[in-house]
Amino acid sequence: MPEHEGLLDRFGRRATDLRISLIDKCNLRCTYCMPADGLAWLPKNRLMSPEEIRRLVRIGVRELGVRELRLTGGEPLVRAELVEIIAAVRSDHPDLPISMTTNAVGLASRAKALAEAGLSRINVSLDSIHQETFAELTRRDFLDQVLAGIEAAAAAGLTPLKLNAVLMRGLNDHQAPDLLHWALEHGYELRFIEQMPLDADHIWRREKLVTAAQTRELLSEHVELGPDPRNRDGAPAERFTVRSRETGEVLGTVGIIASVTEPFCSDCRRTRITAEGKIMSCLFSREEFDLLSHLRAGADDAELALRWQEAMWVKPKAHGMGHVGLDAPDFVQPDRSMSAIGG
Ligand SMILES: Nc1nc2c(ncn2[C@@H]2O[C@H](COP(=O)(O)OP(=O)(O)OP(=O)(O)O)[C@@H](O)[C@H]2O)c(=O)[nH]1
Ligand SMILES: C[S@@+](CC[C@H](N)C(=O)[O-])C[C@H]1O[C@@H](n2cnc3c(N)ncnc32)[C@H](O)[C@@H]1O
Ligand code: SF4
Ligand code: SF4
Repeated sequence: MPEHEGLLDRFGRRATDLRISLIDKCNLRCTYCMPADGLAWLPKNRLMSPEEIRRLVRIGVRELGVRELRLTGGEPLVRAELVEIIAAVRSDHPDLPISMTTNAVGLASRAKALAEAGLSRINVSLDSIHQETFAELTRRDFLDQVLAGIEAAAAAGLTPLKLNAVLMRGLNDHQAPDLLHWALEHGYELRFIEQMPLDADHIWRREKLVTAAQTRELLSEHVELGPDPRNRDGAPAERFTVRSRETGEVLGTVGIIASVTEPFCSDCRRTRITAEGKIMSCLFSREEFDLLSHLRAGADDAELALRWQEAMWVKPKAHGMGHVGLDAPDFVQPDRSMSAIGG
């Protein structure tokens, strides 16, 4: 039995932020994540059931110091029992922040039910508000549905509502100021994300990356970015205050998630469970610990907690290795795409 409490690792980091993938399937095919065709889905009997998810969250919160839950995927809205899962977790943990990261396809008709079941807030992936660019990046023509979903989520109180945009050179990078103005006008918190090597096609190239520094430059041609006074507190996004260049008026904030060029691994507080119940201590871990098979074999809560602790103890220092560097010669891209890990 590890002698420490909670989900501690060898480098002194403690994971308190649990990210659970509800399903590996998705109804979009973003170029930086999934292939155009193919990618076999997990059969239903290999997905964690609502009761299994509920039990693991209970162990995380009650035994291991988990303080926040994020539901992700694949696309969590594709999981038929989504409302049931949220309601079950909420009934066990009335005060737990439960958020969801989603592409918002089909959200318009479900936002209210999700909020009523106990979801606290959502983050929506939105790379462009231009129909053609959106369709090119996601390989699906669903922009209208996504915008309707965002509006419904805000109306249902799933706030603060954050937007995630991955910038791709020559595709949507020139639209970054446009997207920012749109987000500010609507009161959403936009974050620009550096693309990581997690795409199924393995086409990521460091030279093509739109870096955080380049994003700041792009935005600074239109607005003034200043430091945000709030404590970052381990969050991946560095926040900036956005002011009008003409009047100096504060328009809102923008975040930049610089996973490649300004990594935040030394302050990482994440523990992940994939849709088929494997613990991934790091997004880029090559070792996966199969918690679900122990659960299905009859392990009790204490044993499952111990396995989880063991998996987290050996969490790599950064980027799945002993050092940071998604462009380092010894970095090995995981076999799984972001959709199959649970982003
Ligand atoms: N390096 C790294 N990047 C991550 C990790 N998890 C998510 N990301 C990136 O951060 C982006 C935003 O993730 P979200 O799921 O919206 O969550 P978040 O920004 O951590 O959470 P909040 O700000 O609390 O809402 C994702 O699109 C990924 O590109 C991680 O564990 N490591
Ligand atoms: C894998 S998705 C899962 C949830 C949902 N389908 C969505 O898109 O929000 C979670 C997040 O990962 C991000 N993502 C996917 N592939 C990425 C990559 N190669 N680099 C950086 N972020 C990536 C997406 O932009 C999204 O914000
Ligand atoms: S980023 Fe999200 S929406 Fe896009 S393909 Fe991956 S899982 Fe689907
Ligand atoms: S790459 Fe790994 S260690 Fe770094 S922030 Fe992401 S999950 Fe944490």
